Amino acid sequence: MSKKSVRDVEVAGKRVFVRVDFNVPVENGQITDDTRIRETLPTIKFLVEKGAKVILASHFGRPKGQVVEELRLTPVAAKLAELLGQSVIKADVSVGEIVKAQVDALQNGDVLLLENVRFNEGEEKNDPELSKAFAELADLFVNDAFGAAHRAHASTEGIAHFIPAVSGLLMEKELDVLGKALNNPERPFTAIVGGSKVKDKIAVIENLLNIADNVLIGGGLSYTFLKAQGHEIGKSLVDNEKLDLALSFIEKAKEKGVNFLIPVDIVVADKFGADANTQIVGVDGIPADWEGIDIGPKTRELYADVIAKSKLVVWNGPMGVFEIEPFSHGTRAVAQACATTEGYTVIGGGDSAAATEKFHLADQMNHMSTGGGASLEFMEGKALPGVVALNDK
Ligand SMILES: Nc1ncnc2c1ncn2[C@@H]1O[C@H](COP(=O)(O)OP(=O)(O)O)[C@@H](O)[C@H]1O
Ligand SMILES: O=C(OP(=O)(O)O)[C@H](O)COP(=O)(O)O
Repeated sequence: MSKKSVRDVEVAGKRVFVRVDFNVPVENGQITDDTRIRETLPTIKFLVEKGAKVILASHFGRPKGQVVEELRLTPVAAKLAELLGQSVIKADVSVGEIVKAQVDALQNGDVLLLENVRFNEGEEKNDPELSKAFAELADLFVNDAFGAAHRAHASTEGIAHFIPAVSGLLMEKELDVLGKALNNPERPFTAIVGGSKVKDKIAVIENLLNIADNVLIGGGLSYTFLKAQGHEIGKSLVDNEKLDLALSFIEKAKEKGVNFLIPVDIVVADKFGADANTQIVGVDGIPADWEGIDIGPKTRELYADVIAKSKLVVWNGPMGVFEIEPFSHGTRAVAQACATTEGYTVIGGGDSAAATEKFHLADQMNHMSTGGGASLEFMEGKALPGVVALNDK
């Protein structure tokens, strides 16, 4: 059922509690990627222009209910003010009398950023008392934190039980794009799954077999499939508990007529580092004490060809250890193929997005999702609690 959005409600003069995902990467106090902040600007500007009193709330890192000085949102407030082109009032806490007074002082169009909501013990416990305290600050709840929509926390889910609750424009865009991609996909639809989180990704592959025409496997996931087929994989990453499941996916793909591709050649290394010795081998040639670290040139070509012919491509997880240059060619080839295909491309997952940025190809993709875990859970077909709690249209 579709959810009400911020466009469907009256916001002028209202106090609006907007949950955003400002969980951005920071090194030495500097924000190294401000994508998640930039992506919320349409919602914030929409509310400012309509004359709402905007109260922003976000988590930042995992402080586990304690105040952690390095996890204050102060650098985020400065970055937001710069990107928004207007001043942002920064609160030192996220609930209580001081915040109430700050909210009472807001004029229409003002923006207040609350402190990290995870400094409160009740946030991750979805404590109704905390949800109520957040709700008392506002007349309306807007959830724009797609990246945290898979979390049922006080500021993402609990608050929606106390005041009217609608989606923000980023949330709406993410759900629309991912929903269209998965519910009524343009065909051929190619799903590319790589990375190292074998357990997490296996569940996604199962759902993809029901909807995709081509499933391309790469990265650390590949070796569980190769081993399941009886190949020697040396010291490569593997999940020995998922071998039977992996084999059943290959069978299921055959039954369903899904073109399920596993690497046909591999870059192997004798150790994990830029100074490793490497070789390109076939799937039966992995030496016992070497590990698979990237897809090989034949696989790159094969995958690029499938991507070029696709109408829709959803990519989650790098093809190899792209952070180390000699092992980045597979991921680069897939990113390049996604950048040049005429099909619609959706990139989900922090590392695939980071790789795409690194290769300066991000602006050639159709949709870079702001959610890693959230987009995966969505692709698995799971309901996202932060969305379920919003008011239906
Ligand atoms: N063959 C491999 N062996 C070990 N690690 C790999 C391999 N291929 C890719 N990786 C690693 O997987 C990580 C990304 O995995 P993951 O978190 O599952 O992806 P994402 O964040 O895109 O969902 C990267 O750090 C990459 O170096
Ligand atoms: O960065 C996030 O996760 P992601 O890297 O899976 O997208 C989200 O902000 C959620 O954070 P959490 O996994 O600490 O709940």
